[in-house]
Amino acid sequence: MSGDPKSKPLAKRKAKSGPSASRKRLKVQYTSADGLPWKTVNRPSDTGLDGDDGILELEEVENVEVVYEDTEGGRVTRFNVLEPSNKTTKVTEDAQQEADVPSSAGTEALAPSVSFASESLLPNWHAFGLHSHLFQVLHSRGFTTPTPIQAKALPIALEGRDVVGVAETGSGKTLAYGLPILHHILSHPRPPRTKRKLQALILAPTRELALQVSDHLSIFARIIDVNKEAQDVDIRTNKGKEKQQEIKTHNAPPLVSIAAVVGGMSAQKQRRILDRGVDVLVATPGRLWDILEEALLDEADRMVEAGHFAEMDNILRLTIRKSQEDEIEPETQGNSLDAHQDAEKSVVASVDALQTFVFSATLSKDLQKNLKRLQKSYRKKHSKPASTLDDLLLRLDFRDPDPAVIDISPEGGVVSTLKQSRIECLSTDKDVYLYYFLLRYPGRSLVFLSSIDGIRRLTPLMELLNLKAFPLHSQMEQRQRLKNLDRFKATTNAVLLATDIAARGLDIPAVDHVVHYQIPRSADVFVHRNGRTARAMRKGFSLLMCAPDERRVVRALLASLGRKETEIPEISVELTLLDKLKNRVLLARQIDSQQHKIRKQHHEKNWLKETAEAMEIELDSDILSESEDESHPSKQRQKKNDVKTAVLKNQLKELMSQPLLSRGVSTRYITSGSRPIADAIISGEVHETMLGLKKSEAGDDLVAGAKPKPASKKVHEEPDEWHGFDS
Ligand SMILES: Nc1ncnc2c1ncn2[C@@H]1O[C@H](COP(=O)(O)OP(=O)(O)OP(=O)(O)O)[C@@H](O)[C@H]1O
Repeated sequence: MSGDPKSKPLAKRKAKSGPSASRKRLKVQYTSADGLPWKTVNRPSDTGLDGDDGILELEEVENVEVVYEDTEGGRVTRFNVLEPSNKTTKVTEDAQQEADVPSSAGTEALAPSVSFASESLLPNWHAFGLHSHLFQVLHSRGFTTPTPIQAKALPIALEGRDVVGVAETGSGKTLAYGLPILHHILSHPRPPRTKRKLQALILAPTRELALQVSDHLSIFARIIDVNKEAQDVDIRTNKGKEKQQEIKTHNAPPLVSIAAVVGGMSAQKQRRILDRGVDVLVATPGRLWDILEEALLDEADRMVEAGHFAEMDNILRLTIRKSQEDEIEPETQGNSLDAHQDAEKSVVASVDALQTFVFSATLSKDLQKNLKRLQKSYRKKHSKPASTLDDLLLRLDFRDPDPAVIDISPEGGVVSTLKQSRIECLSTDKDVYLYYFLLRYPGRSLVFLSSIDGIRRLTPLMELLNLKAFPLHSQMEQRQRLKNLDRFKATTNAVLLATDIAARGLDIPAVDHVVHYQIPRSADVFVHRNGRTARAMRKGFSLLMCAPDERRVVRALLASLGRKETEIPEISVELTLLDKLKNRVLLARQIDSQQHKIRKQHHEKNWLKETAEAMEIELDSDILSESEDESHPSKQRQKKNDVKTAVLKNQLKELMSQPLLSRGVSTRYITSGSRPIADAIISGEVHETMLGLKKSEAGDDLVAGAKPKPASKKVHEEPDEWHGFDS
């Protein structure tokens, strides 16, 4: 049973039956090869089969006997799965990894047999009574103490109750719901030799977040190599991150199989993984829906046959959609239902019991107080799909008569380690202010724009100004999106120009600054955008750029968070330097529009040729010669353009090579008698680009804002005092 290599099969299958097969005991009989317990095999790199050369999976199956039976309807093929002769036969690691048929003891057989001394090694976690494997991973990652939301949510979730958790950005919400899910699965080993059944569905609003959650939980799903583990990892630093990656996971199959189903990646491959059986599925609603819909239409029989019906029913009930709900990517959505947008929601499901978790950094207080009552009145009144997290909560069918609501979010959504600031400027000056900010405060800056066009315009501009800028928006290919995110993570001094697809949940190590180049469209988005910095009690900074026509919206937005615009201090700007930067930006803009013109001309010419070819039309010789004849004016025009661009580029180069001197500093002053500045340069106290200015952090240059009113007595639980991880 092997595929024909010439036809580039999607999967190659190889049955290992052999002469001894018939001596073994019959276990199950299948009528179709598709139902067999196929196992994925690693493609050996030395054969050149490890690329995506048309073969997506290589699979094999063992202990199968193929028998042919003559029936009234003709000859039929049956596949007998036989009991292996030696029950202790070691199943290969890779085969087991994706295996539908596990070793006889199910999940538990693969778990570390030794119990973990959590009382002495993880005293702060011990009382939660998590599965020993989870303790082991927490220890190996250096997660010595649960975060406040974890400490509050875990005991309730582990009791089997539904939890709605609200806590600040970057405070470890993923594990607050992830650990109970993993604990549940690890503690309920599936019966021997059964396929993994979907036990939890986690919905995330964007592809990047779904992949991040799946990666994060996968670390906890794999056996770790205790001998190679790196101890006491400090997750607050990049160094710690590197160390984390050093922690070796064992090559053994995962104890819990976690798969991500997101748009922009091979749907076929994702479907196959699902068919093979996973324990936890992390999905964006759009792709999940596509797969479900297709499964329902095309493979209804198979889904029922495979025993998926109950899960399907559960999923469908959870992903109720009236019309086409695509993946929630803020800049592309219309008024369609976006109820999942704010939440990471996970569900541990069995046929009768369904546990629901909803976690977010933002959730309306009204709802938290009166969830059940509001749900009732909502059901009576509403029939239309709703569009916020609040609506999602109202529509969810919590099985728990009294879901626990834990709110330890800070007042007004402001994380205590976040310094906020604003700049008031004309829309047309935003580029210059942004450039100033990025030069003045080097670091990792995430710049949010509301429009894709804005990103397309700014990216080349930033590049011309020698800044490392990476775009991220929903009209980019998924591969490129992930690549740019990785590049941004890997570069200490870089800019990510993103739409709100990067606003929620992304856990990028050490983002120094968040810049709202265009104002967010809601208070929630403002809180989530800010939450990409100042995570886990690290320092962070955010800058809101506000044009005169945006002020009204900003005021309303802040008012809904119980804050005033004037409470957010302005950042001081060296105006002399700003002027100098203006010239650079103007030149860069001219170059860009020049290049744009050339690109447009090329594009038009190519389009004409290609269209003519496709339509088998002979182009007029005049038109053809226009593009090919050296002496023709259009060629000359192009040459002229090229020259103009080159001149402008030279001018910009020249301008950029001149030092940026702040007021009162002259070149002579630096090079000749100026002891203090020369000393300061050597000692690194002076800003390396903007001479005459002291090196400072953005948070040091704030002009005092109005004092906020003393916070009113909080209606929700006060957070425990938290000083970040490992403090
Ligand atoms: N108990 C812990 N000790 C140390 N680090 C932890 C702990 N729990 C989580 N972390 C780490 O903290 C970081 C932030 O966690 P996570 O992404 O879950 O935050 P979040 O609350 O979901 O944020 P957001 O609201 O932005 O989605 C992650 O890098 C995670 O690995």
